[in-house]
Amino acid sequence: MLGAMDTVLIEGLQVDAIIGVYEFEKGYQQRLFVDIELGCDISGAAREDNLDLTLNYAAVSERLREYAAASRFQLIETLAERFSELLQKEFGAPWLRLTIRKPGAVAEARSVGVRIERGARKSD
Ligand SMILES: Nc1nc2c(c(=O)[nH]1)N=C([C@H](O)[C@@H](O)CO)CN2
Repeated sequence: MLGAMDTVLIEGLQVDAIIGVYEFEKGYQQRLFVDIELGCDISGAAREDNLDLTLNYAAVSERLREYAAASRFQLIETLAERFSELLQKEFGAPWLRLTIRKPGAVAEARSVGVRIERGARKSD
């Protein structure tokens, strides 16, 4: 099969960041949960059984946690967009869907968040 678009997944990744609109949110880190789907043709990696030929979800997770820990934004929209740019530039993801949840932000909701989709999913 040529140009398949498979998905590498990360679900419920915990990242800590200073994030929020209100003054009281600017003095401490809050925990966010991130789900990511990364478009990737995994067939070469599977054929060769070689991690270098796919997206390394451990490396992606570590990089996003590191980026979030050093960040300081008001909106989770901004963090989502920055994550997306990082994933495209540093990991070459041609397509991604990313969800950030901020549990506890609305007491009456289990969690609130944003979801973005960027890039193009190749059709085979
Ligand atoms: N769409 C958004 N709405 C809100 C955000 C946000 O980042 N995106 N942030 C806040 C506050 O920081 C809130 O989380 C504090 O409880 C409110 N609405």
